[in-house]
Parts: sequence; structure tokens; C-alpha cells
Amino acid sequence: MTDQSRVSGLTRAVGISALHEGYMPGFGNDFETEALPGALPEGRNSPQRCAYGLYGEQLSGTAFTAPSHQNERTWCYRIRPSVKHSARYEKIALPYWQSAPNVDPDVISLGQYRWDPVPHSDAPLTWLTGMRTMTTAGDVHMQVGMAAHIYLVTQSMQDAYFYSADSELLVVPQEGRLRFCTELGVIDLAPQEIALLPRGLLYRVELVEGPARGFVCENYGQKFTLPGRGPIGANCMANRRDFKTPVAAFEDRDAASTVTVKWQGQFHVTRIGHSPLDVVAWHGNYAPVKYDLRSYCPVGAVLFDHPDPSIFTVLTAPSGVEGTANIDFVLFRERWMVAENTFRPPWYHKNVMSELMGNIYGQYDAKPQGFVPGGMSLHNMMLPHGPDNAAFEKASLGDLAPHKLDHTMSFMFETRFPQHLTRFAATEAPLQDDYIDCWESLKKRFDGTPEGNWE
Ligand SMILES: O=C(O)Cc1cc(O)ccc1O
Ligand SMILES: [Fe+2]
Repeated sequence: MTDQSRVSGLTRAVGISALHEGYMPGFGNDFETEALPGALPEGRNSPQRCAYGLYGEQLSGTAFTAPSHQNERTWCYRIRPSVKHSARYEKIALPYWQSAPNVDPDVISLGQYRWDPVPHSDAPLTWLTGMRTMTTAGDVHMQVGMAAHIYLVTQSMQDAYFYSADSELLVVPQEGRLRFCTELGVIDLAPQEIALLPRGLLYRVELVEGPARGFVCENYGQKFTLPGRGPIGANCMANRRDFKTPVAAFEDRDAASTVTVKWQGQFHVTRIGHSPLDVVAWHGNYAPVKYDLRSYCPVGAVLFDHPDPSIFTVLTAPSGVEGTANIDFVLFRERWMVAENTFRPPWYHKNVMSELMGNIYGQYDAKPQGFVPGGMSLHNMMLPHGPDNAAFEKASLGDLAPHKLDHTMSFMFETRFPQHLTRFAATEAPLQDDYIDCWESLKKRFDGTPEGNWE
């Protein structure tokens, strides 16, 4: 790998093939990449002296002794070891970025909630100051649970870097374009794509096209992975080859800079004199990744009935309980509806898991009105929900010819833990006070006859 180019101030390898435009394909692969020829040691991790005078450093994403099929770590060869990017820390306040447990006694989380998109303002907001926590679940101190955030970004982070020791971040853009300049390479991200930023990975976020808005699932627990497909077999849903990890990229830049660390729900800042994005080469399987949601291949009912939405799981973050996720990331995208003699939209239900949904674009079949792009809804643990009256009537009385659900992309962060609204979600965000009225006009159709009353 000898071809380097300058991208966004970072020296970046072109990668194994120009086809991948600076990304390497695969999910959970053991990758190797170097931005300077010969920077990666051959055959060992810790040579006596690394090429170019680099320092070798391991980033451990799992316990040393995690089972080998789950063990994740990356070896970095960098200009300075990370300990040089870390001086004395001061605490800073980022009051809109909250962590679990965050139970506000004045806020009622029991309910069905829906929000309009959190609007942009004139305020200059970065990835850190523009993060707005909507719900939290579990306990960050125990590494269980999650938080759901909205981000509003109008400004790049300048000479400012960040990592979360608390969590892995799943980023779901809805508007605008961001560039994540990470220790391990550059990820460009636009709506209909997602990115996973592993716990401990240091990065800076640039605004490429703004303003930018999107959703973040902050996963305190075990990493997201691909769900087992069971009898579906080896293909469909999210395919491994469609995930993309950036090639190595580094900065050799002296400038007064800050590094902010999220640790145990609190934010700490340290000041350094250079860019910490100085990894020239790396190899390993603990790395950021992006994925285009348009490559998700949905599998569904081809004759009758409506399967559980787990059929649309893109990624799952396991909890200690088998089959009961800390978080499932579920995608409702364009697809054909063909089921015969079937109520095709989501059924009415109560769920032991709690369901937070976001709309990326278009119209969601269970809620033709009110659940708009950029908006969110929460159907908390064991709280009944289902299609609104308009969706129910249309699906019950409509023609059941094959029909394409087009122009639609919504998602769900589904967690085994109840979600608590933040004060921001309950009082500042545009909560729709009348959301529950969408079920108000559901009529009693029972009239003692087998047909029921469909007047
Ligand atoms: O509540 C929702 O809209 C999400 C959902 C979708 C679906 O197809 C079946 C069940 C379910 O919870
Ligand atoms: Fe649901």
C-alpha cells in the first residue's frame, strides 16, 4: 500500500482498492491498513523498535480473556502513545447530555410519547454541545442499558477531540452530512447511513453540510453485532460485506487542542499541544464502521400474517439474557406488502421491551400522520400501542393487492430496560401533547354479529 492522498488534513491511505474509496469491506473482520508504506510491523505486534519511530499501542474493546469469537482489540502504531494525549483532567458540564440513571422525580415516563423534530436554532452547536438526551435506560456505571439522543450540529469541532469511555455510539443521521475524523480513519456520514463508533475511540466531528440533525443510540453494554439469522440462513438482512471500515489516516499537527472524555456519565477535559489523531497504521478487529441502510435486505411475510419486528433487526447488542437484547436496532424500510387476508400494519400490543422510534424519512405505515421525519416516539415497557385509527381503517377495509410501501425509513431502538424521559424531553423538546388522541377515534366494532360493525 504505497499510495497516499491528503483528505481533510489527514494523510490517508487509498486502501486495498480504489473501489472502496478509503473503506475496507466487512463486519468484524481482522483488518490491516497503513497510511505510510511499511508502518505496520510484519509478523508481530511489538517489535523492539517500530518503523518511523512510531509507538505501538493496543486498544482493547473486550476483556483480554473474552471468548475468542467475541474478543476485539486493535494494535495502533502512532506518533505518540495515547498517554501523551491525556494530561490532568478538569470536569466540565454538558447539561444536555445525560446518562442513566437519570430519573427526574418531576417527569412521568409512563405513557406513550411522540415528539416533532427538535428544531435547529441559531446557536453554534458542535457534536458535544449539540447532543440532546431524550431517554436513558439501565445504568452507565454497571455497563448496562442505553441512552437515546438527538444531535443538532451547526459547527465543526476545531482542535477539539472526544471519546466516550462509557459507551459505543450508533449514529443515525437524518439531515446534513458529518465527517468523523477518528484515530483509525475517516468516516463520511449522510442520511440513510449509520455509523458505529466503538467505546474508547477518539475522534473529531466536522460539519460537511449543515445544519445536521440525527439520532444517537448510546450503548453502555456489550457491543452491537449482527443478529443470528436462524433458518433464514447465510444471506439477507444486513450482509457483512456491506459494512465499511475506514483505512488508516493520521495528522501530524501541532496546535493547542482539547480532549474531552465522557466517563461514568461525566465530562472531563484535558489540554494538549497536538492532534491526537496520529495513528499511522493499525491492525485488528476493534474499529469504527459505517453501513448504508439502503443495502439492508428485508425478509418478511410472503403469504399471510405479520411477523415480529425482530425480522428487521440490523444490529443487536446482547445483554446477559439470551435472546433479550440490551438494544436491538430495527429498520422499517421500503418493502412489498403481499400478505393475504392479513391485517398488514403492526398489530396492537404491549411489550416487555421498550420501543423508541425515529423517522429518517417518509411515512410510517402505523402512523400516517404525526410521526414525521426527524420526529421520535416512545412506547415504554408494557405500554399498549399500535396503529392509529386512520391506519387501522385503511388496513382493515382496503384492497389486499400487492402494495409497495415506498418512501419510508423509520427505525427502532428496542431495549429490555424501561426508558426514562429526560427533563429536556419532557419540557423543552417539542412533545406532542395530543399524541394519545390518535387512538381516541378507534370505534367499538363488536355488535354481537360474527361480521362486526364496519359502518
Ligand atoms: O410499534 C411499532 O410500530 C413497532 C412495531 C412494528 C411491527 O411491525 C410490529 C411490532 C412493533 O412493535
Ligand atoms: Fe411496537
